[in-house]
Amino acid sequence: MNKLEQARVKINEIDQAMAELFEKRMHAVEDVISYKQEHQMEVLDFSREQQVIQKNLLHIQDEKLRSYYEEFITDVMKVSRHYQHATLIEKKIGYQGTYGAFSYLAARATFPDDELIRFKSFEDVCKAVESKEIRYGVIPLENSHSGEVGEVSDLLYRYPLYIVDIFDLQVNQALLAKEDIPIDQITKIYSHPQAISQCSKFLKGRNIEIIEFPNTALAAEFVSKQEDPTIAAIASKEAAQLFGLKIVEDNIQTNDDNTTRFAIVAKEANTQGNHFQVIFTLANKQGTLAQAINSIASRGFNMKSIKSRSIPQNAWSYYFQVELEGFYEDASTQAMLKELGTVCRDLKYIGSYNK
Ligand SMILES: O=C(O)C(=O)C[C@]1(C(=O)O)C=C[C@@H](O)C=C1
Repeated sequence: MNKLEQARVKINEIDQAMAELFEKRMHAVEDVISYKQEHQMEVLDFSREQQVIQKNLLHIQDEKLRSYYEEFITDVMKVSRHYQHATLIEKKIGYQGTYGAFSYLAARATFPDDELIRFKSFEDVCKAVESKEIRYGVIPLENSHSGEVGEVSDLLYRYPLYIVDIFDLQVNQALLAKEDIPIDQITKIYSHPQAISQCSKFLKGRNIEIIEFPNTALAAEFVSKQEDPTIAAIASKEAAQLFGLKIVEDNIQTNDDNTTRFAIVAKEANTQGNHFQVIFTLANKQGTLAQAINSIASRGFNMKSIKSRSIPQNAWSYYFQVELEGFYEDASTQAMLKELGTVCRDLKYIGSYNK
């Protein structure tokens, strides 16, 4: 063995030992992450990093290596911070609205152990996913009664995000009050206008004052903070638990099939699942939509839905959002999309999921 080979054998041994130590160090860092998350502490702790550097420099005996060691241990902690940030993002899920509202319930049901972060608007949720501030966003796609959430479709058109799963939340309304009193003793009911209209049959003929509130969870929270036991809120029964209220009457909605479908959106595409969606735009010429639909139908794809909406900031132009039955990665799907692409002006894949 020449000198180079001998040195490399030594380096190999040291690297192996360092790899084992690196793994051990990162596993210790995992405990730091969960502690910091629990106590809402920042990842960067500058004074701790200074301590680590100074304390370990004392172990360096070769004077000329001190500055290199400082650089090395600084980098180790930088990697540790990257790992901490990435792990924290993994556990961050965004939703729009209020704690306890239906979006919150959908996010909690899909990610029972993760940190839920509230955003003011659907767009803020999408921005946070795009900038990797959070891992997933949970946003409503459509409701079985009131139809699509147009703003969310527009965001899927505009943002480079993908639907990676869907979740159907059954919207059940309950009458909640501080005490389990008979309904005829209730004097006022607070709730969102949509929830009130969903319970019109239950409310009909009752001599109760109805007061509109920005959303059902806020109404439940408001009732929980008042002294009056005769006031009630219409909200989910889960809100009763979250705000310490009693369920006076459950399932008071007129229709039992009121479901909101939520999309779980991510920055990385998921291509697995028996359904997928695309968005396309067409040249404003005779027959282009028929051609597009024909490229889908002639290849035997079942179109589950097609929605047309005007393109944001582009007057009198429209995009089409289509849900198709099939597997995105199948050769037959790729061939169909290739043909569709030749007919469309733009064609964008927006995700797959199982249904
Ligand atoms: O001790 C901490 O607080 C850590 O987060 C660990 C660690 C490290 O890897 O040593 C990483 C980031 C901090 O800035 C300080 C130190």
